[in-house]
Formats: sequence, C-alpha cells, structure tokens
Amino acid sequence: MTVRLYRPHELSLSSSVVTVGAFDGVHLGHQALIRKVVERAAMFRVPAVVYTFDPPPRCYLKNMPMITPIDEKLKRLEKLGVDEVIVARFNEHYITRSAASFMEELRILHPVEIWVGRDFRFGRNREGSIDELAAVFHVRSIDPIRCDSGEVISSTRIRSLITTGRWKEAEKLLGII
Ligand SMILES: Cc1cc2nc3c(=O)[nH]c(=O)nc-3n(C[C@H](O)[C@H](O)[C@H](O)COP(=O)(O)O)c2cc1C
Ligand SMILES: Nc1ncnc2c1ncn2[C@@H]1O[C@H](COP(=O)(O)OP(=O)(O)OP(=O)(O)O)[C@@H](O)[C@H]1O
Repeated sequence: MTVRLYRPHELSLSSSVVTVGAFDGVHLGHQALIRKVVERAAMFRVPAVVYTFDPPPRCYLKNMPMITPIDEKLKRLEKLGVDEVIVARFNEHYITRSAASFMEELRILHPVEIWVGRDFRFGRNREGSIDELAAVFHVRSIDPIRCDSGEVISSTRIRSLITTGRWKEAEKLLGII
C-alpha cells in the first residue's frame, strides 16, 4: 500500500488539501468529493489528505453495521490517489474531544482548502459547525451526488439496501473502483 497512514497529531505538513469524514463504503458521493480533493491538491502541488474515523461514527454511536472495514476503505482511498490518511479511533475517549481541539489538530496540516459536506459537524456532541471551521480555514464543498431516482447517495441508504438484500442496487451506488 502506498498511501501513508497516521494517528491523530502524528502528521504535520507545511501545506495540504484536506477532507474529513466517515467515508463508510467510499460510495460515489465520497468518490466525487475525494477526486476533487486530489485534483485540487495536484493543482497546488501539495499532499491530498483524508482524515477519517474507525469505526465510522454512526456505526459506533448507533451500533450499525459497517459497509467497508478500515482495510478496504484504505484500499479505495489509495485507488483514488490520496497521499496521506489520518485514522482516528472513534471511541468513548475520542468523542469527548472539543471542536476547538479538533480544529487545533487540523491547523498542523496547514490546509489551503478543507472540503466537507454542507451538513458537516464535528467535536463532542457535534458542537462544531461549518461556520466555525470557515472562520479559520478556507472551507469548500461540492454539490451532493444523486442516484438515478434523484435521491442523494449516502452510506445510510447503502446500509439499508444491503440489510434488505438489494445487493445490485447497493453495488451500483458504491461504484467499482
Ligand atoms: C473530535 C470529534 C468528536 C466527535 N464527537 C461526536 C459526538 O460526541 N457525537 C456525535 O454524534 N458525533 C461526534 N463526532 C462525529 C461527527 O458528528 C461526524 O460524524 C464526523 O465529524 C464525520 O463527519 P461525517 O459524519 O459528515 O462524515 C465527533 C467528531 C470529531 C472529529
Ligand atoms: N452523495 C454525496 N455527494 C457529495 N458528497 C457527499 C455525498 N455523501 C457524502 N458526502 C460527503 O462526504 C463526506 C463524508 O460523509 P459521510 O461519510 O458522513 O457520508 P454519508 O454517506 O452522508 O454517511 P451517513 O449516511 O452514514 O451519514 C462529507 O463531507 C459528506 O458531505
């Protein structure tokens, strides 16, 4: 595997383009976002960084099944051209971290851009908002990617397709990478 792996606070960079998220399944919506990050990073000639969580927060907090275990997620991120991946163990200790402490950690990556979805939240009790992030960093987002029926593609939707045995539809939304 050529993608480089780090735990929180291990990586410091003089410049980067960063995205943060659970990315369970690395579905077509995630792929569009991550391709954008890789494209922007290449344009700035800086590393493309994904900050993710293991297990995905929703799986940990709501006791839901995971679509892609961490090894499979990392393989998919690598195929998309990501340079560095930070994997935070999402557990009872991590969820007590404040939004401010998380932003301090992002500072050491010196991101020229941070790409997140429009509903992104972070920090204990989901206290941190995009507005707070955007007060410190240059925050950007893409339009949501939808499936043929017009519904926004999400890990939640794919989990529900898998648990009801609708494999073909789930695979379509996961995309082949
Ligand atoms: C430091 C930190 C603490 C978090 N604590 C909580 C929490 O207490 N409750 C919660 O529901 N989510 C918590 N989250 C998870 C976020 O709500 C969110 O799932 C995460 O930032 C990934 O974004 P995404 O769900 O858009 O992929 C935390 C995230 C971070 C970075
Ligand atoms: N369909 C999509 N189009 C564009 N961006 C997306 C799409 N789905 C998720 N993202 C973005 O990818 C990042 C990680 O999202 P996340 O892992 O929470 O995905 P999700 O599919 O919404 O998951 P869940 O259904 O479990 O909440 C976020 O910035 C989110 O906005």
